[in-house]
Amino acid sequence: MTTVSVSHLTKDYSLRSGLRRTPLRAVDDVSFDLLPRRTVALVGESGSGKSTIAKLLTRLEKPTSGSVDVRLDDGTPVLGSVYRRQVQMVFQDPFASLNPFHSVGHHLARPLLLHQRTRGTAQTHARVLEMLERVNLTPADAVAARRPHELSGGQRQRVAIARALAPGAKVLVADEPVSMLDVSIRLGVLNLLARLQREEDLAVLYITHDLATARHFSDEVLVLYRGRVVERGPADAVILDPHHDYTKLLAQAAPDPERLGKVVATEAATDRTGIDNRVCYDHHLGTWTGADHPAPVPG
Ligand SMILES: Nc1ncnc2c1ncn2[C@@H]1O[C@H](COP(=O)(O)OP(=O)(O)OP(=O)(O)O)[C@@H](O)[C@H]1O
Repeated sequence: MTTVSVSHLTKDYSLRSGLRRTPLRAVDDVSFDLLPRRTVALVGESGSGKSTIAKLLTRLEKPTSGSVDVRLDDGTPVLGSVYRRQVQMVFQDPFASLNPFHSVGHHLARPLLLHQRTRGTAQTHARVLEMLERVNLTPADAVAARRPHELSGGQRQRVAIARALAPGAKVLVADEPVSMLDVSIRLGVLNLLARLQREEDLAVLYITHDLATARHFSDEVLVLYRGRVVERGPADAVILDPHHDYTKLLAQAAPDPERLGKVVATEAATDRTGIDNRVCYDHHLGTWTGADHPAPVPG
């Protein structure tokens, strides 16, 4: 299993205005740990530094100071290509993150081959179908042949999740993974992430504006304000009994957490049966496919 220690992470950018350059501290002395099967939620308003932390974790950016230390159970540091394989990101925009010219199958086969998870066409194709079934995109062979624009937003995000897992991810950085999806399908995608987390022992960083889902899908919440963590603790404590004025403001602006909590709990209970809680009728495939829309009400 894999653990991440983020220690005193700081990132400065330099903003150009005319001939002058103004320094901007986007992330300021942030520390936290990500553990297998645990989720840390990073909440904060736009510009508070959430995505910069995601980029630092996935090595898309280098820190100005501080460190991101990833290790296996026995203390071996995770470096180089193993780091790139194990630390994966799910992006906010499922429309922009998939290449419209390539099939769904290609999107999944590429990381499998690149990270040498499979060998040869037959084994790769079989694994692609298996990955699609795991994210409830069935019939998998028909989905694999499609291009991203032939899928709904929720289905595309499922492909993006499967693609992140394909190389053998152990740490998932989910940057607003459902904020661009229709409200009615968000819980299905979050429940899918929660199930995959249990099955794969994933450590998850869940970046969101949404306090209700942060509460129900995470163990610890970090509240970020202008790059600094201003409040942190167990999810229930931070969101139901906030101490910092900024967290209180965020909580006041959020929809009623008790009401949303009940909705989430119902969805999660259904998910525990092992059958995904949502299905939809796919007119292209001519069949019911998983977990994007509310199940039809009988009668
Ligand atoms: N490459 C960059 N160059 C300069 N400034 C940047 C760069 N990336 C981010 N910033 C600045 O750093 C600050 C933090 O941005 P960041 O994208 O991390 O915030 P965020 O909390 O993720 O916001 P959002 O929720 O809108 O995505 C912002 O002021 C942003 O303008």
